[in-house]
Amino acid sequence: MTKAKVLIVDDDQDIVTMLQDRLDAGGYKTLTASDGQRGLELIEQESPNLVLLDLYLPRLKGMDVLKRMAQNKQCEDIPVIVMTAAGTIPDAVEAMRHGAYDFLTKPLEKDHLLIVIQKALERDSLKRQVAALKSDIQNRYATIVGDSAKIRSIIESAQRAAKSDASILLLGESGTGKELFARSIHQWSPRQSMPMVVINCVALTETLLENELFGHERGAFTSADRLQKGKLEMADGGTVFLDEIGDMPLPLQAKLLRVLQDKEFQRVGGTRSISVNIRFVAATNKDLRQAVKAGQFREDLFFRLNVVSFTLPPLRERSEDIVGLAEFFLKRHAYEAKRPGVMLSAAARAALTHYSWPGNIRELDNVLSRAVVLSPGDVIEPEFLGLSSEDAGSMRAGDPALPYLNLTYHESMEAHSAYIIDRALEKAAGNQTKAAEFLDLQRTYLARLIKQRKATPDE
Ligand SMILES: Nc1ncnc2c1ncn2[C@@H]1O[C@H](COP(=O)(O)OP(=O)(O)OP(=O)(O)O)[C@@H](O)[C@H]1O
Repeated sequence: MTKAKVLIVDDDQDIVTMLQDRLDAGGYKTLTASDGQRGLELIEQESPNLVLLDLYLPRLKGMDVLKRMAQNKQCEDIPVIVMTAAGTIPDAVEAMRHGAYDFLTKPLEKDHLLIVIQKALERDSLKRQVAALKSDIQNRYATIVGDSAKIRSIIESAQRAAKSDASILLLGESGTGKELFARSIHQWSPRQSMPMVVINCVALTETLLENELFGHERGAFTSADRLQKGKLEMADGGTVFLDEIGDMPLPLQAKLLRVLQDKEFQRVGGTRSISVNIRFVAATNKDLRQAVKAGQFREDLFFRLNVVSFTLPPLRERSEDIVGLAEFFLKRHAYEAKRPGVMLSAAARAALTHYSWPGNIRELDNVLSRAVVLSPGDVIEPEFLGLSSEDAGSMRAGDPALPYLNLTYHESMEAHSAYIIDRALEKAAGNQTKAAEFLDLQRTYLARLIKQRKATPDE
């Protein structure tokens, strides 16, 4: 590992020598400056990992060095530890107001010095990691591929709506990009630096969902041996995304309504009201108006959630976007599979464009993911897309027409399971309940399988 570079800025040569000795012995590389002006020059030229800064310096005072650093993007994040005599602690506190990370009082105590430096560097490294992860997530969700007039106009309106705190309801078939839009709305909103919390309303039992939303107090039930905060509390200041809201049980709908109306709730087993500042985005592939009529969804909650709503079109209604999306997924999967040269043949593009995509963009993503794994050559031909319904007849284990023999057991099982689910969804015109019936599965189990497939390429 490269040594961290520490700049010592002090006009007292004895202190500089003592610090240099200690830091060299502690495994650091040192640079030194004996006045503020020179210190600032070295900060700008050498970008040290950390600065030890005396406050009383000739040419430019320590406090001014800090102020100048704060104005320079290149060095505003470099951690600075100021050194001061015991009698001048108010100055050190003032320095921390101007961005110093910590202060040390002279005479410097060796172990303390090294610990403070180590902690400052650790914090700096964590800050960088968080920033890198954040930009990774932002990039992943910043890309909404699509040039069709339909999707462009939804993006524009959603960007406008994102600026307000209005609740947003996202409608559309499964796999049309509702979650992607929910994440983008959070990113476009003034809340983007706060958390976005996702709650899947279908995957859990009513009790577990209640617990997940509201948390519980210690002793709320037998196994509740400590207080646990719920996701609404964790999202305070940010956005809550309620996925599959149409599947939320009625009693919980009433409790959620209260949060939307009063911005407060109680933890399970609690009596104290907890206030939260949350923006809600909800999504469903159900017809909520129909669910209201059928008494399965509260009308008052529907109105609260439906302040602004967007219906994401099925992929078959925006076929001009198919090739662009396919290229986008191909690039991602080719990179992950370390097959950078893979491309689609003209016939494969045509097959993709003519297919009806009952599983929408998620299905397209899965088709490309599978094709990258299965295609023996760099040019993907239509047979590796597994799209036509004739193929369904030949999908028998051991059939030599199937290219599974190149795969491991788990890859084959996954590819086959994805194939079966896609075919069932196709037969059921995208309706998960019907598809589950065809497959003789519980609908919630099928939903989980679909979610798992959705999660895999992202991990
Ligand atoms: N316009 C788009 N550009 C790029 N990727 C997209 C786009 N729309 C959707 N995707 C990707 O397709 C997959 C499915 O999208 P998403 O999970 O947002 O759909 P959904 O409507 O929430 O599905 P479900 O109702 O089943 O939860 C995700 O991997 C998502 O990133």
